[in-house]
Amino acid sequence: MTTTAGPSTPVSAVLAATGETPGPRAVTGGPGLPQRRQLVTELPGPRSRELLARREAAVARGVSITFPVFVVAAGGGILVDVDGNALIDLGSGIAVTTVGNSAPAVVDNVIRQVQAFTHTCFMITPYEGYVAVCEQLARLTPGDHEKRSALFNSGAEAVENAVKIARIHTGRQAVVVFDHAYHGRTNLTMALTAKNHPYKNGFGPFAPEIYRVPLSYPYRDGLSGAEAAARAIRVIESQIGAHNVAAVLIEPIQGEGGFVVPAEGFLPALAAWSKAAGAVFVADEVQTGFARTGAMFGCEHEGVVPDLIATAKGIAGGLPLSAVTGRAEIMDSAHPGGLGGTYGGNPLACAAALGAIETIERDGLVERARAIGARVLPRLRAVAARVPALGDVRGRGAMLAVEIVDPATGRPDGAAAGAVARRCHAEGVVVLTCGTDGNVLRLLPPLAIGDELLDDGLAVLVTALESLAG
Ligand SMILES: Cc1ncc(COP(=O)(O)O)c(CNCCCC(=O)O)c1O
Repeated sequence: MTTTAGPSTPVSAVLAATGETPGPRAVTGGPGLPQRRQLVTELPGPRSRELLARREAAVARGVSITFPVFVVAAGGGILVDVDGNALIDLGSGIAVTTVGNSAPAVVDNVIRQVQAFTHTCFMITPYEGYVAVCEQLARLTPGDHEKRSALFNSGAEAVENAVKIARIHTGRQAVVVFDHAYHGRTNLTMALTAKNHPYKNGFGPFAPEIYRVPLSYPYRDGLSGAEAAARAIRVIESQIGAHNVAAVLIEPIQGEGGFVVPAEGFLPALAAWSKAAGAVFVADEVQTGFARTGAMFGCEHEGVVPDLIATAKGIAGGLPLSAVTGRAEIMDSAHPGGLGGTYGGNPLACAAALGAIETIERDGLVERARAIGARVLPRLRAVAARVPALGDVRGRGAMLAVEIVDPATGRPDGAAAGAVARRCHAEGVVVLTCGTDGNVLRLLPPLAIGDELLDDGLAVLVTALESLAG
């Protein structure tokens, strides 16, 4: 039976039609999935194309798609689509499934929790899982000071609340952010985010008292960390006034802005300046957190202890969870009832997070991220040595990037980066781009990926990069 789904089609008929449409039976995800890239149809295949047509008729076009295949199962480093294609995942759903899709400890915890209860709202009748996650965050985040956490749902929500807490703690309003920053898609986080299109264009007016200063971008500015920090601090002190700054908000490695690793010394200098100025130093570790960079948190690479840290993505193995964790005296500046939200720290997401944290530590995924970096970076640098369009290779751990430029001018070449990504997609390898100019290819493999599959995906990427050699 086939059903042309439409607005009036009952969900049961749609589900029945989907189940009966010829195609792979539902397969179980997780690490038991065969870890082998295998294409059995063109991409997208027939069932994905059917679903794309339904998407056109039901989903707002503002929600875009990067790789138009519909997934039915995932695990390790593999995504399986509705047509039976097995793809290599070098994106982890944008740095989320760090422990691997459907990681066993995550699945087991969520099954137990969902069978017990799905939601009570922690602000109404609390539950242990929320407290347990906050205890883990206190243990795992940088610094041995007394900490408190508050849990939310998305990275943007965590960043929004970090700003709220910094403002009420300091009694100040100004928030300092950086060139190329990305912090979310809500009104305040759009104001904090640098890139106009597609994130901000036409969605204003934006929240006030947000000030942008230059970032350390070694490939483009050639400055030392100290020089770049001095430049940023000059702008803060001359254009904002130190005494007006509530928070300095920065990603330890910029994510959507281009996987920019600041020059050594930049972050520590800004943290020291914030302390001296009485401003709250906020690390947005939504993309760098939870083992991604080869440390549990990105700040650790330079020994920076943030006053507040925003986390999300890798925290819960794919379930929506975010957090603000920080110095108790700062976090408790917010009055009772000042923080919260209906779903913040949902019990399923908390159960998932405890499973993800258990997996990270049990499986040594911090070391695995370092090993992935050590395996991939030399190969990317070797390609860059022979392909002039590869302007820069950078990253830490399993957060790696290649910046693509026009060899003749050195200018960012977003079109070339997009072409490389599409060549990888056509071969069944999920590779993402980023950067203010869209010219940065980024690698975010699940840390559960095996070396053989990683090497296969890397070989496809290298071939695509070499196509830029002309
Ligand atoms: C550092 C940093 N802070 C905050 C956020 C926002 O996290 P949310 O969970 O997407 O709200 C991100 C989310 N990055 C991926 C955005 C994808 C997209 O929307 O196109 C981030 O990387």
